[in-house]
Amino acid sequence: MAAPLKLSRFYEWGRKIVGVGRNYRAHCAELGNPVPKEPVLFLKPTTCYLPEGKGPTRGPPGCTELHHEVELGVVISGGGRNIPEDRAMDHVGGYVLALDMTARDYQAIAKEKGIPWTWAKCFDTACPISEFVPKEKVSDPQDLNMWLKVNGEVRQKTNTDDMIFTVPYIISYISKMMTLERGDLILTGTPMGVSGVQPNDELEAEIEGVVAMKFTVGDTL
Ligand SMILES: CC(=O)CC(=O)C(=O)O
Ligand SMILES: [Mg+2]
Repeated sequence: MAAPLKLSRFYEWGRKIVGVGRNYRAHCAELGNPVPKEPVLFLKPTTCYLPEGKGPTRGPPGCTELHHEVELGVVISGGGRNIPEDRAMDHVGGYVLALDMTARDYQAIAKEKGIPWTWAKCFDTACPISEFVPKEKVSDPQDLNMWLKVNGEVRQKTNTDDMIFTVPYIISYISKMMTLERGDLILTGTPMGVSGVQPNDELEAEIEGVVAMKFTVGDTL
């Protein structure tokens, strides 16, 4: 009989990655975007996954502006549709520290043309992730200190209390239109400080007291 699928290896299951954009007040301010009234959602394919230790993150062909976006990732343990906000945390199995790597040059073109962000967000290696953190190790996902350094210099630093939409609100909101499944990952948005990286840069990130990870940047795909 096949071994049961371990939630800690959710990234091998082929479930979806749902990204939330513009979910930090300070990040909206830095990009000059209005604070959204509802979560801004997009999808990344699971071919984006890059577990720590499996090589460098790389931009899509021709990318000249690859940006880091450090984010709290929420791993779904129990699926559902129309999940009420006050039951949403029952559907969380754990967390990862994640990077929503973004080709900002391609995103700017997509925004200008009014077309989807696919080329900007969905390239192979666009979702580096840390080891899985079981839910019990995080007492409050809205009170985590999180940072990212590039070559030792702090670029992003926040507390997750700056999120506009909380983890339970996001789960409930997504599940109104899309069935959430065990093994799905939700990227909850990036704080202020996104910036460009170059081949051979070293990225280091941490949720203080919870989990840390390191990646390097490679050449474009
Ligand atoms: C503008 C973006 O790339 C939105 C996004 O992913 C975010 O985290 O904010
Ligand atoms: Mg993002």
